This record gives sequence, C-alpha cells and structure tokens, in this order.
Amino acid sequence: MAKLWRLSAVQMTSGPDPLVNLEKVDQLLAQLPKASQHLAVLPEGVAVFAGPDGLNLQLAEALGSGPLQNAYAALAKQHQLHLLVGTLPTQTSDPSRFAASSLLYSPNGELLADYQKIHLFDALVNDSSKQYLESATTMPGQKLTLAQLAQLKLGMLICYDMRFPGLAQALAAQGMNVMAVPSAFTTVTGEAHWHTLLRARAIETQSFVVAPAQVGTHPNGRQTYGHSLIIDPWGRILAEADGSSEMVLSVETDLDLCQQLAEKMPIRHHNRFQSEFKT
Ligand SMILES: O=C(O)CNC(=O)[C@H](CS)NC(=O)CCC(=O)C(=O)O
Repeated sequence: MAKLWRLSAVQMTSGPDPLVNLEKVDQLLAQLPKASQHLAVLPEGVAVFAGPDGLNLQLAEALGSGPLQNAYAALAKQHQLHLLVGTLPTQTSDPSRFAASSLLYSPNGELLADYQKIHLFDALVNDSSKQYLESATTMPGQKLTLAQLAQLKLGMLICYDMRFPGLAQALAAQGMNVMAVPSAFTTVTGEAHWHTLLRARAIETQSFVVAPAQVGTHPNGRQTYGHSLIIDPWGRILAEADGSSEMVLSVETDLDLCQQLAEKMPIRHHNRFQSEFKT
C-alpha cells in the first residue's frame, strides 16, 4: 500500500538576527506545494547562526517554551505541515553551555519530538574559521530520537552526527524510514564528503534522507557548503540545491519503497553486528 509523503528541505543563509531568519523561513515555506502528509526540514542553525560569542547561550530557551519555539510552532501551523526546526538553542543543566536542539512540530503547532546533537564538531579545517570547537559552548545530547508520524518513522541526526554510522544504524534497528540531517557543513569538508556520507547513510539504512544545509557566506565570514539533498533509500539523489542560494527542495515520495527494498535485500535482518558481534 502506498505511503505517500511530501518531503521538503529548506536551504538558508542564516545570520545572527532571529527575526530576520524567521521571516526568511516563512517566505521559503510559502513556496512549497501543499500536501496532506508533508514534512519540511530546516537546516542546523536556522534560528541563530554566525553571531558573536555567547549569542546562542543568551537566546537559549527552556525546552518547550519561549519566543523562538512559539514562533516556529506558529509557522508549522500557518503552513500546515510537520516542521523540523534543524536547530535552535535550548538551555541545559550547565549555565555556560546550550544544547543544539532539533524540534519537530505538528501542523497544529504541537511539539512532537526533540533531539539534542550528540556529536560535536571539534575539528581543524583549512578554511577562514581554522578551528571549530563546538564543545566549548554546546552540551552534547544523550538520547536517540525516533519520532513516529503515521507511517513515517523519523530518525533525527544533526550535521556532524552523519559521520557516525552507528547512530544511523541504531535508529534503523528501531524502524526508521526517513532520516533528517539538518546541517551547516563547511565548504571544505562538504566538497570532500557531503554527498558520499549522506548517500551511504541512505543506502545502508534503506531510508530516505532529508538534509537541508546552510549555504554561502554568513555575516561573520563563515562559509557553508549548501547542496541540500533529498535522497531515496536506493541512494538516488531526488533533489539537490546549489552551492550559493537560499531555496527549497520538495519531492513526493512513497515510503513503501523502503519496505520493497528491504524485502529484496533484508540487510537489517542480515546484520550480524547487532547480535553476534555485539561487545
Ligand atoms: O555553530 C553553529 O551555529 C551551528 N553549528 C554548526 O555549524 C556545526 C558546529 S560548528 N557545524 C558542523 O557540525 C559542521 C560539520 C562539518 O562540516 C563536517 O562534519 O565536516
């Protein structure tokens, strides 16, 4: 039986002003076709990005309430879709660090699921930022999140998490058929790894991948790769954005393709590392 869902990705050049970012998201969501079952995913850092040190912490809200969360919940309702807010800063038990939270809203504006980025990007990259030290300001999450929306089982990852296939495998073992990977990849690492990593995650988990990205040059000079992607569980790229513009991607999908592929090649059942070789 067909399980039709529209999957959309929003590519943005977010900046430090949350109201400017919100206004852009509203305009980009307005470009999407209407559909009764529709998931739209916003990139990492969509709400606040490339600001001065401390801005995310200053704007961090208690999970479940606050002006930013209310505004994104209202956008989900206004545009009548399931909306995954790539990340938005939320408060943690440590007053000096925020959590990078992905928040899933229903078309009624209810908060259905939250996920805090587990793997933090502490890396040397040969670009203008030179060193990334996300762990200095961000507290890592501790729990996996698989949200269920009727037949859509949404595994939530964020950006750098995509480099850790164990996370995607654990979500696949719980029945995932769509993986969201909101991102803000660097241009240097994006050119080298972005398509390959995301196609591999789709193929090995037999899931659709929706990966919206930050793009272009941000107010602080940081450069992000763009090339937002929607990929099917056979690894085919269904839609790809460019490396320079704010834009939306949207495709109608049949989630039953995951099941059809799994019947022909049941890799989740063949996987001996879940049981026999578990340490
Ligand atoms: O800092 C913010 O405001 C939002 N967060 C990010 O942009 C994060 C941490 S710096 N970016 C990544 O994880 C890029 C990963 C990457 O590029 C790779 O894995 O190669």
